[in-house]
Amino acid sequence: MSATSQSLGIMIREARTSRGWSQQRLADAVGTAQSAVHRIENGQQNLSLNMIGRLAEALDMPLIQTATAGQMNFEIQGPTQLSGEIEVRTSKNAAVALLCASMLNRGRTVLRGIARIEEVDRICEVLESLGVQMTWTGDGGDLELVRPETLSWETIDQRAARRTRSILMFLGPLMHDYDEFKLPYAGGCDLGARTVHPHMSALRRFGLGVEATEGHYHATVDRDTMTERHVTLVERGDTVTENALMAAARTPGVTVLRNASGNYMVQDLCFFLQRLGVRIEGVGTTTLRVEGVRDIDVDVEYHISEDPIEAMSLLTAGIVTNSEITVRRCPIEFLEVEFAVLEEMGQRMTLSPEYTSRNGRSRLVDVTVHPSKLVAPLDKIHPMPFPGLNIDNLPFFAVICAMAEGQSIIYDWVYDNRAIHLKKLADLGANVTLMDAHRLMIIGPTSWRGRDIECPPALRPSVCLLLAAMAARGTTNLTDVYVINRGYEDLPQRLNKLGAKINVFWGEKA
Ligand SMILES: CC(=O)N[C@H]1[C@@H](OP(=O)(O)OP(=O)(O)OC[C@H]2O[C@@H](n3ccc(=O)[nH]c3=O)[C@H](O)[C@@H]2O)O[C@H](CO)[C@@H](O)[C@@H]1O
Ligand SMILES: C=C(OP(=O)(O)O)C(=O)O
Repeated sequence: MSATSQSLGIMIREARTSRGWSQQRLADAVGTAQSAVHRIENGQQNLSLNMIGRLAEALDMPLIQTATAGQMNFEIQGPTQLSGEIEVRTSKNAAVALLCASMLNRGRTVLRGIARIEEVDRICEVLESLGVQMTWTGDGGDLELVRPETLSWETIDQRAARRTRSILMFLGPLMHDYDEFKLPYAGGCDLGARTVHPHMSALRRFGLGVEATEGHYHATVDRDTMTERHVTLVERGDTVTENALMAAARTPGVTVLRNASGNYMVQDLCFFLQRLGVRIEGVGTTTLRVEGVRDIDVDVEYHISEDPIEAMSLLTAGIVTNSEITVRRCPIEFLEVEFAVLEEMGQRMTLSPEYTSRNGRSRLVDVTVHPSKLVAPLDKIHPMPFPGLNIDNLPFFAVICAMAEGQSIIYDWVYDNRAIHLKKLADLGANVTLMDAHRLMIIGPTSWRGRDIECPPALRPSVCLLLAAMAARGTTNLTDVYVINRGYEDLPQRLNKLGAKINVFWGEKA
């Protein structure tokens, strides 16, 4: 128990009791469990920065509010050598899909182990604005959701909705309740134009028409009574597959989805829907056969699976700092191509025997990376839909290639703007050339050096900068890290436990 958490605990207890609040009331206000508040007040709980901010706001504690005002930034001292073990947490992308899917269920949904990240907070704000009741339990890691009889889309939290692309996944669930509704345009990372057309094209087959005007999607539903429908997705996208699954889940009859994504978040959604009584065949493949049911009213608990993208990020932390670390609970099915490429580059890794995730389905391993002498891969590295190298893991290969002897080519055919953001690795000393909007040439090895950088408006490239900064000589101030907190929970604190030196500070936007 540290002196800081003890003093903070005392301040929080005093602020709470002076307001005449019970521990439960404070827990409800900040989205955690009463037992967690009890431990916080006794200095027995490590507090995330996000939680400190929420406590300060709920209790109106000006000193702490001032200290945590403005944008969050990281000061990173390097170079660091890491050691020890770290666990992979559950994924952002499955969390947002399952939060949306909870609207399909009239019973009580409990999502276990849900990541406490900004993106989850935004979707929760939107759900709450529609009238969904939410209770955090299990020390704040489990979320119970109960939807109202009628979801009130008219009162939607516009600001929260516009900060995430996942708002698109409200279309599939809401179409079962309304013949007409409106949603704000989707937001998210700036990775270039991200089309919504595949969503519209798929949902049209369920009778949903969407017109995009004045910053909103106007949706109208014209249900049919077909007993079987075949839907071929025009793109093998993750969220479009999820939207079509949520449309099919409560459309009576059989839907056959072709060109579906078999990616990790889609699999998690399928497992969840199966627990709700929806029969789905072909999970993990490109053809899904769904038997929809008109109403779902089931009390269900589901444990979200581990995030393969966080696993790759943590492994990259070990590789870029030339350290030996063990990353526990890596979902191996979604990392196999990544590991094959790493092996070809000379990365030494040890894998434990497989064990099963808490969702009872995904296969996990513990992976130890050992300091290695890397060489550039012979061919370009490019992503592919599952079971290829994951597009969200591609940016980490830019950092890894910068550690390797020779010339590597990273080919991001998927996003128009993500490779451009990785050019910022040059600020930290990497020899990176943007050949065109989709291709990067990297010549290594790199002698990283610290520098002040503002996060680009893209999650994975920003995390790449953080990881490279840990290997860099000197100090890096990485500013405006909201984009990192969108997808990672307490990353500085967790990396510091391995020996990193990352200090969090707040400041005004420039
Ligand atoms: C909340 C969530 O789950 N987000 C993930 C999801 O976003 P999401 O499913 O929203 O991804 P998009 O639909 O934006 O697709 C990403 C890009 O890939 C292109 N594309 C996709 C499939 C295809 O067959 N052909 C094609 O060209 C799209 O046009 C787009 O430019 O999938 C992306 C791609 O795995 C991931 O980066 C995101 O982290
Ligand atoms: C691009 C990503 O997410 P989103 O679809 O939420 O923008 C990501 O997770 O890297």
